[in-house]
Amino acid sequence: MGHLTPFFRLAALLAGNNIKVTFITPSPTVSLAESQTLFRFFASFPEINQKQFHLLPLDKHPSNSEDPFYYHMERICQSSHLLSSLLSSLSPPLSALITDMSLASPAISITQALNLPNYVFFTSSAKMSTLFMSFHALIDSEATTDLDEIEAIKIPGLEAIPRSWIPPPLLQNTNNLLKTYFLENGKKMAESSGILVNTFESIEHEPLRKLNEGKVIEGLPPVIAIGPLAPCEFEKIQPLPWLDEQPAGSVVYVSFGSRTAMSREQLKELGEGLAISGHRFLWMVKDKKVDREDEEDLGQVIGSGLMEKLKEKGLVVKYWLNQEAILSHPAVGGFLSHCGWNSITEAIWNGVRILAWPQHGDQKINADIAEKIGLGTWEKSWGWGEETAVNGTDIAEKIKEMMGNELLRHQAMHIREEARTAVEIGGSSRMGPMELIETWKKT
Ligand SMILES: O=c1ccn([C@@H]2O[C@H](COP(=O)(O)OP(=O)(O)O[C@H]3O[C@H](CO)[C@@H](O)[C@H](O)[C@H]3O)[C@@H](O)[C@H]2O)c(=O)[nH]1
Repeated sequence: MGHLTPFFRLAALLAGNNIKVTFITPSPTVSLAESQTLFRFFASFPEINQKQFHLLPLDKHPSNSEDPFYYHMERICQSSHLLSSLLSSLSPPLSALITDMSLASPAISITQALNLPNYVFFTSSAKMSTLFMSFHALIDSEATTDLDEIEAIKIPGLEAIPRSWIPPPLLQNTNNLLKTYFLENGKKMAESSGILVNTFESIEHEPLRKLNEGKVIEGLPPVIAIGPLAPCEFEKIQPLPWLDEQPAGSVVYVSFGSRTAMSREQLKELGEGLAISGHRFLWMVKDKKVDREDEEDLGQVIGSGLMEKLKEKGLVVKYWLNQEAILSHPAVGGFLSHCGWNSITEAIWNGVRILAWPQHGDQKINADIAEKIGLGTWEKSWGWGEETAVNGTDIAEKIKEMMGNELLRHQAMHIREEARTAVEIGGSSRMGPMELIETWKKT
């Protein structure tokens, strides 16, 4: 969902500007959230053409990853040669393809053969994209023989990224799926026609500037800020009777995105923390990475005693809620978040302050941005999810600090205004997409 959501928002933006959009979705999907959201998306945008990309089966579990989302990514990459005939069969013929960054390498090779412009959409921060696009050079350099020795990664012109913020699989000396994809796709980005990023100038001025000055990697195509992409109307629909009864700004929303499941031990500590904090809260519990496998009820997952305690001040759910409907609700005053990039841009869009608790991947780099721009606080000693179990009392303390921090609340509202200005007519994130649209219309 972290990739699908920004893609359908971009598709909606293009369709709204009289571009004929075909949206290619891999079939089958991994999660129920994906298939249900796609259904609602196509129902809301009948003018957008849906094409299913039927994936080939994989004989056996071929990678060293147990993660169903990585397994799926592998299946998509191994089926990617079939994209060529799918793209050629579309009518009217395509003017351009926009590809997810995790498919940059195979997709760019295909579109080069078809002589078709290929733009890559990077769904995380511009800062993360600097690591993505320069990591292969670091690995190739003769100076880097042992990744255990790396203390920080220095990207030209930018502040160094400390070792502890780098996704741990990238620092393993042995190969793994994330590292292989990171290297292959990151390297291929330079051959794309342009790189679109769901960010905006006032929060990521420096990485955007360095990327476009050729300081990070020479010979990159234009890197175009297009965010924050506005949520679609169908995302705002969600009956929230409990939330409607809470005072303005009083509720802490707790969610770790669409693919992060915490250990049972950590879930219990988090529950205790919420209870001790004394604040109202809306907690979206995830017990399994993939929602289809999330079968046990809340009593089994966090215990009926704790559930009873939590009912006093909060609402705990274990099903998909439209995050946009929650973050835009006046009762929500803070967000305990894993810092998936969409969660950050959605918090910005709605002016909601953040308590950052990065779990994996790009999330520490994103948490740093949230902290630096004054949107949130980040307790770095909590480490990655699963690294150490953070205890409930500490969680409660940090929630109280965030909810009591008026400066953060004001800053979040200020960043919200900047974000909305960026995507208005004449705004810094409006010009790039409009120029592209004009180019495509001419061809
Ligand atoms: O109950 C839920 C949970 C999530 N969401 C939405 O799902 C998306 C989740 O995206 P994100 O916040 O970015 O988190 P992940 O699902 O974890 O996203 C993956 O993709 C992101 C973009 O590349 C990365 O930044 C993350 O680290 C990676 O885990 C957002 O649009 C949320 O609004 C809901 O609507 N309801």
